[in-house]
Amino acid sequence: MYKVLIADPLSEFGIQQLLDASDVEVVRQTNLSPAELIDVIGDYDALLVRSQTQVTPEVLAAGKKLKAVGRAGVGVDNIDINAATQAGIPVINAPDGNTISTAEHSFAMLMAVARNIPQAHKKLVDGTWDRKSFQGVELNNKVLGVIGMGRIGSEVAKRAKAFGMTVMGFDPFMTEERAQKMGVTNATVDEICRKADFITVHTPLTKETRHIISTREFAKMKDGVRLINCARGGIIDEKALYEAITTGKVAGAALDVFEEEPPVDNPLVGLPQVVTTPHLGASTIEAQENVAVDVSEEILKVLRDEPFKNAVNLPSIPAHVMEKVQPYFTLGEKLGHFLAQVTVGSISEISIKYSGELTDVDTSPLTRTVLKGVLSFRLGEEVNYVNAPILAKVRDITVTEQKAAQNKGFTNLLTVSLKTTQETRTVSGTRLNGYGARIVKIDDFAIDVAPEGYLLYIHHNDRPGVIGRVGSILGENSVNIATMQVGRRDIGGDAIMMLSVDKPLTPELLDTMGELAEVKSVTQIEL
Ligand SMILES: NC(=O)c1ccc[n+]([C@@H]2O[C@H](COP(=O)([O-])OP(=O)(O)OC[C@H]3O[C@@H](n4cnc5c(N)ncnc54)[C@H](O)[C@@H]3O)[C@@H](O)[C@H]2O)c1
Ligand SMILES: O=C(O)CC[C@@H](O)C(=O)O
Repeated sequence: MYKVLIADPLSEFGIQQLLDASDVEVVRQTNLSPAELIDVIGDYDALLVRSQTQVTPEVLAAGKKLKAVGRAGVGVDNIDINAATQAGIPVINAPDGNTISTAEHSFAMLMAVARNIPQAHKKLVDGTWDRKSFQGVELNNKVLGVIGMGRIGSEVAKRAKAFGMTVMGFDPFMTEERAQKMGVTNATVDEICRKADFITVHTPLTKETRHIISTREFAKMKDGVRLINCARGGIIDEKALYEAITTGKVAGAALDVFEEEPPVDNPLVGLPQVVTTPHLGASTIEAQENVAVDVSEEILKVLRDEPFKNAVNLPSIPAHVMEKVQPYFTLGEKLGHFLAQVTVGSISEISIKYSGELTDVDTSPLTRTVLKGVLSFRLGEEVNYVNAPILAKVRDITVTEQKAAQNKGFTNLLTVSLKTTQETRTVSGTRLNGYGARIVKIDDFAIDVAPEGYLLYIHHNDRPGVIGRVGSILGENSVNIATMQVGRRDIGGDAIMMLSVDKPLTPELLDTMGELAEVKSVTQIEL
């Protein structure tokens, strides 16, 4: 039974699949102090948060059983990603679920600052009918500069165009083709500063984006410009913004996010030209349901050891790549795990060769599965898709990938070799339509075995009677043989036997089998 701690309030509807899962116990404990969280986290397999709970290196270190941290939202600034990666804990976010809500909030803020809606509302509520102080500006024919043309920035741009605005966008990943398709001018921050009437930021907060709008940028802007930040506090330099507003350069700003949240003694809060909301971009029923559904679904996958896609500390896998490589995840991991069990000596190199239809896809996710398979044999549950490459690197294990069109008659073939201080062993596997994953070659021996359950790998001399003796000993010891495969190079030469059995053999029985005439070695493998 997996225990999941929900430490911030999440939508009940959104977490329903966790509540319904028969293998999951959900505990909701919100408003825990940092010390209380550290105290309880050791009992949990997964931690789910929104933006309030700080997931520090101390929390992660205390979470000895943690297999995942889930963030119901996009930004993961409240989670120490480095510490999570070092600990091999995937950090799962929900990048798509609140896009529309945040884009709509950004647009609502843009309109509010254009027409002074909150200020006018407040004055009327306070009893004054003031029609002079709140003259606004139209959006029609105005220029909007969007810095960060990702999910939210693009949605804001779309809405601005519907309002008759000209949109200039800056994003290091926006191609000219995409800009044209969206009807947006591809511009630099400098060009946006010089030409825009409104500027909205939609980047993450990084070293590069921190204070991307500061004194120098304000100086270049048109008089009367208005700024919107519904992304992260700190993208716009708050001190410089205050200065630019109070000197009259900037006509107004709309802020949903702040350098310190909640803002303490922040002079921007309360300035008559500034519209503020307390980080409400994603605060809609729909967004909260979406992000909780998305993150719950992914957390379940991590807990159940199924492939997952939204880990921020794993390279993201585009859907079209995922579709091609996902069917091979189990095969890759099993081939790695198989080799780790048959190989003697300490591993110095893991080589992976992709052939056939695997040559034309990004196979790096698959390489992670192979590494996980190899390393988990010795390192156990500490290894996962996130930390497998790091764990190989710190152990000075060289990992090489190769692609070869030649595929020995298989439509797809995955070949893994382990080089150790004592030997190099190789196994190849494929996925056969209708039969799933198969091991088709071990070293030089052609074979056909499903990589699952308990397997006995016997290396022997090809002599009459060996197979019978092996079968008899297993029978006498009540070990049922499910399948048996034999491979050899030449008649009377070196041969292998691969048996799948219904239960594991005791060490004594393995020794007895190893002592049989013509048997060179017996290795028990569990896949
Ligand atoms: N206010 C809220 O409640 C709320 C809700 C959701 C998201 N957010 C925040 O909004 C921001 C955008 O979220 P998103 O889902 O659109 O993310 P996204 O990853 O889809 O888009 C971010 C874009 O910023 C671009 N970018 C990165 N560095 C840049 C730079 N130096 N200059 C220009 N562009 C740069 C990236 O290329 C990317 O396209 C994030 O900071 C996120 O945390 C806030
Ligand atoms: O949980 C929230 O409301 C914050 C959401 C937002 O900042 C995000 O990054 O997804």
